[in-house]
Amino acid sequence: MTTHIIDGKRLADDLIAEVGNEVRRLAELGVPAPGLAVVLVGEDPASAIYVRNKIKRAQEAGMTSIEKRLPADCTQDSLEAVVEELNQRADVHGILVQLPLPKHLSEERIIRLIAPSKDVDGFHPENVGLLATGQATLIPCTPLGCLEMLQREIGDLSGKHAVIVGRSNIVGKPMANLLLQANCTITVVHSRSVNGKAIARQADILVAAVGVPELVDETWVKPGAVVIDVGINAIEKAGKRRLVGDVNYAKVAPYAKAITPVPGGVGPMTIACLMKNTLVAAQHASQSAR
Ligand SMILES: Nc1nc2c(c(=O)[nH]1)N[C@@H](CN(C=O)c1ccc(C(=O)N[C@@H](CCC(=O)O)C(=O)O)cc1)CN2
Ligand SMILES: [Mg+2]
Repeated sequence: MTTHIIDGKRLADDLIAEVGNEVRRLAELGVPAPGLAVVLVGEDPASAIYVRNKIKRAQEAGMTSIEKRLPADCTQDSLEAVVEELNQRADVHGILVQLPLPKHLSEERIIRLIAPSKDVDGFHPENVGLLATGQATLIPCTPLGCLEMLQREIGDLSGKHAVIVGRSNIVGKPMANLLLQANCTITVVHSRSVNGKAIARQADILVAAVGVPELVDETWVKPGAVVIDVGINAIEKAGKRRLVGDVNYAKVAPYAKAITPVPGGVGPMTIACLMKNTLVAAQHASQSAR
């Protein structure tokens, strides 16, 4: 079987170019550039890289961007004040607070505070509810990127059995809702599932999002399945740091019809979908201002 390696980096570049074209078209009609605000608390090196990439990609798409940094020991009140200020700003259409936050801060309260119309991560309970009822506009970026890749790879997803390994609020749950809307049959496998591996082996589409390095090997995969690897895990092998997914790529790739690599798969699409959501939020704001 020849396996198609899904090139998330190239797809992300294409999507950002499409968003950029739309931003320019709107500018010609007098619509202000979409503005993205990214809030980073603390010094986590990985988070700092993701934030830098988000700002860079926003600029590439012709958007304006604001970065707000707070120290790791900031108070809940000071972080909430920053979000409240961004909620009020007319030039900010999208707000995201980079996760995870330091332990002493409540992610839940911060997410609830972001205006739902500016919640470009799609994490606010209002947006979660809209997604669950098929009315969403701002959809969590990682599952949205996965859906985009699956639709390009397979076309119509109707009737496919999708198994999602992992039930996080950021990926597993919204992924299940999105694929349900695409008319898939959904099974979510998690740490308490009985014989998750046998269930996964029935999947036409297998999405791995558990955060366990290389958990999924070839014994989890039906030959010919499309495998989407959401995991990004830093491990040490032979004294060297490297990134691996939740899928053992070398073992699974020979059996898959198509597979996303790590790095260069889902990650870049997450950031591209953030740009798409920021454009959507700005378009909505300009429509409601008319
Ligand atoms: N507020 C949010 N916080 C977090 C999210 C999110 O969507 N919103 N997701 C992750 C982190 N994340 C984006 O924020 C993210 C992670 C990784 C990548 C990525 O492109 N990774 C590269 C590899 C990068 C490397 O070399 O270290 C890849 O997969 O090719 C993009 C976005 C948690 N927090
Ligand atoms: Mg906390």
